[in-house]
Order: sequence, then structure tokens, then C-alpha cells
Amino acid sequence: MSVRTRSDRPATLVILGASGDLTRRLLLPGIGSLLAHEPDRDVRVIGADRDSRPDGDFEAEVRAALTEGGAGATCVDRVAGSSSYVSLDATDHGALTDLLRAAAAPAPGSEAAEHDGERRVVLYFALPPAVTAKVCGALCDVDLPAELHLAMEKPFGQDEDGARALNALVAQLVPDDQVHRVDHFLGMTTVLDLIALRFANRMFQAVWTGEHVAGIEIAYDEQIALEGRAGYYDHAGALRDMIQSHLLQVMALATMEPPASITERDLRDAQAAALRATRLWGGSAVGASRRARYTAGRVEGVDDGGRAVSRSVPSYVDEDGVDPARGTETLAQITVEVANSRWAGVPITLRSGKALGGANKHVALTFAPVRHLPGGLTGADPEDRLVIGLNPDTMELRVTTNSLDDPLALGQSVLRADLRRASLAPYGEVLAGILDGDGMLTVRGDAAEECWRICDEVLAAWDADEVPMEEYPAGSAVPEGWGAALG
Ligand SMILES: O=P(O)(O)OC[C@H]1O[C@@H](O)[C@H](O)[C@@H](O)[C@@H]1O
Repeated sequence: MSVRTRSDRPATLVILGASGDLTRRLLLPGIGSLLAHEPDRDVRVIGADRDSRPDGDFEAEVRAALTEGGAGATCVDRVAGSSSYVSLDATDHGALTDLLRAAAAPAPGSEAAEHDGERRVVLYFALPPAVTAKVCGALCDVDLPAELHLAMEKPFGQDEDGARALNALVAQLVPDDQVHRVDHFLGMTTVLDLIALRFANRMFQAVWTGEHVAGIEIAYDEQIALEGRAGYYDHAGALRDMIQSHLLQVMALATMEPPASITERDLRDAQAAALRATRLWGGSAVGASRRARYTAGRVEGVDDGGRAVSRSVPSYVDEDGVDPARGTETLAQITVEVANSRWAGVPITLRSGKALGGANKHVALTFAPVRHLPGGLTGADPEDRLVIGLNPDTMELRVTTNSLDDPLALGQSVLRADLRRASLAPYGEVLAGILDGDGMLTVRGDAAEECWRICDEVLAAWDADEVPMEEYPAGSAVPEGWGAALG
């Protein structure tokens, strides 16, 4: 689905934190995926980080990652060949001035050098929030390029006050439509499918309300465990890592009012309005949230790519780099209500966790039972559900029909669709918009603050130990009693 406005303006992507894991695993392959679809796109990559690297080292990394993302050989040669790496302290305004000047200039030796205007510069902060804030502070003293866009990785701040302070700081640098708070879930194919599904189908449009929907569950249960990310994850935990960012964004798309158009302003207005109306279910984090941590176990099953998985996982507290005293959760669930006339009274459950047995990743709507069932039909009326799979991309509609062996007894039939397409990788989709200067698939400042407002209340209750920390063996299903609470 192409939801973007294409721009032909050449762009330079400057990655701060270029030696980090995110750059190698996601950003550069994301660019590779984009170049696989748009091989002529004029993009130059400059990596920057504190460490010095041997000549050609970064170029080789770019080359490998673009190839991994699917870019063709000629394109890889061109883009990797024009890439460069700078070793610097990104909190030093002199170093930032030089970096941004080089980024805005036409590529050295490029044919376009003489008649090319300044390139659009995207400064990508692949950095922890505290460092991001320091770099923004240093940028206040820099003469910034004419069209500078800032792309910021999650978490955007550490809480609502922190997000507000960071928003105020970046507002001193560039207008808000040039700030892109990155959430790669907004680039997922089936997340974007929600838009067409909801607003271009008479059938679904009519029933997508609290009149007909009894509950919504947005789950991202992962089989992967910590994977060596204790330095980040042990400070974040499942609520900050997945719900504060990704799942609330998905919820906003699933519950927002119809936007007048699918454009940056209208879409972001609709998402922000849904988030503003969001409250914890029952008004308190105590009844509306659960948290748990995995103990040792064995994860077996099939991963997102359909490959068999079988590995033993140590208890979370025994994982390398974890501080048991920190009490980090690896599974979190909150139930909220979008308190407006469309959704009031409908519980919306958001859940994500690591080292789980089943990879349930979906947006699932459970429809209310019919008001009246004609007499003569026997058996219980099964719940009708629409389940949109997020990775792998699928759609399943479970509808009540006659049972197979008795025409007057109720049963259920399942209609399944495989929605996997040759689309861009989620990071590619999001980066495409950012490089084009279009923020539609990134998070607006007010929406980021709203997501923290919702989660801060839960985090405060957890810090005060008002919600018990439960345990689940790695490889098990979500603990008993979790999941969508209907009614
Ligand atoms: O399935 P994907 O696209 O890798 O997204 C899930 C990941 O999203 C990241 O943002 C989280 O930090 C990870 O913990 C999580 O595993």
C-alpha cells in the first residue's frame, strides 16, 4: 500500500548511533528494502558515532545490510559507495555543525553537484533518550540546514513530563511537522490495512462501533526472549517497550474516527483524538493492568517465519546483564476504554510479552452476540471474531454458521486470507516517508505525550507494588485469567 507522497528531493540520512545494533539490524536493511522497490531513489547515508572505525568498515556494513534488505547490486554499489562514517561526540555543537554542513552539500563528485540545491537532511537519533536530549541541546547552538528533519527512536522521553520537555526542546529546532517520532509498527502492512478495512468496506464500517463490538484485543506475544538486550530492556520492560509505543499506536488506528483524508494532518489528528479519549478501564491501574516475568523454561513451536523453534531459556533474572532488584516485567497487559460515543463501555486489552509459547500477534475484534436468536436453533452461539494478524500478515473472520452435521445447530466457520505481500519492510515504509519529508507514518508530539499519560499511571501503581508481579515459565502460554476481559 502506498500511502505516501513521493518527493524527488535528494536526501541524506545521518544516523547518530551508527555503530549500534539498531542501525545494523533494522535501519540499513530498511533502506535496502526501500531501494529494492525504488532503486533510483537518491539517498546518501552518513553514519556517526563515538568510536573510530577503520576505513571502509562502515561502507562494508552498509553494503551488506542493503543487500540483506533486498536492494539490487548496482544500487547497493551507488548508495554504499557514497556513504561515509564520522567519529564524533554528538553533544559537541562544533562537530554537529560540520556534520550537518557535509550532509546538506551535494554528494562529492556527484554529477548534480553544480546544479543540485541543498539535500534534505534527516538526522536520525538511534540513541538512548538521555543522549538524544543532550544532542538536541547542542543543536540549539548550530546553524541548521534549511530543511532538517529529526527522526527519533523510541522511547520518546521516559514519561509524560520527559516527553513534554523533549517536545519543547525539539520545537526550538524545527517545526513539529519536521519531527518524526519513529514507530515501525506504523509501517506494518496489516496495521496499514486497518485503514482500508475500516473505511473502504461498508460491511466493516457499519459494525466498527461499541454497538456491535464487545471487546478488542491487541496482542503481540513474542517467542523471542531477551536476546542480549538487557542494557536497554531491563530499564524498559514490556510496558514501555511495546505498549507505550507500538500497541497504543495500533489501537489509535483501530479506534479513531474516520479521518477526512489519509494525509499527515488528518490521520494524526484522528489518532491523537482517540488517544486523548483513552482511560484505564475502571479508572484504576490496579484492576486494569497485569505484569509478569518469565522463569526458566523451553520455548518450542513455530516462529513468525514458519521455522521450528526449540530452545531453553534461563529465568529472566538470570539473564546476562539483568538486575533482579529492578523488578522488570517481561509480560504486560493493560485494559483501556476509549471514552467517546463510539467506544464507551468496550474493553480494549493491549498485551505483549517475551519468551511465550505461542506467537499471538493480532488485532482481534469480538462481536457482541445477536440481540435475539430465533427459537429452534440449538447450541450455544459462538463468538464472532475478526482477527487481523500482525506478522505473519493474515486475516481471519470467524462467523457463526450451521454446524457441519446438523442444519439447525449452531457452529462456526472460519474464512482465512493470507495478506503477505511483497511490501516494504516496516522500517523501509516508515523511512520512505521520513526521507520524503512526510510524517504521516510517524508519531506526533501530542500523541507521544498521551501514550505516556496512559502508561505513567500504570507504572506508578507498579512502582508502589499495588499490582503483583506474576511469573510464567518461558515457553508457556499467557498465564491463566489474562487476555481480553469482556463485559
Ligand atoms: O516483530 P518486530 O517487528 O521485530 O517488532 C517487535 C520488536 O519491537 C521493538 O521495538 C522492541 O524493542 C522489541 O522488543 C520487539 O521485539
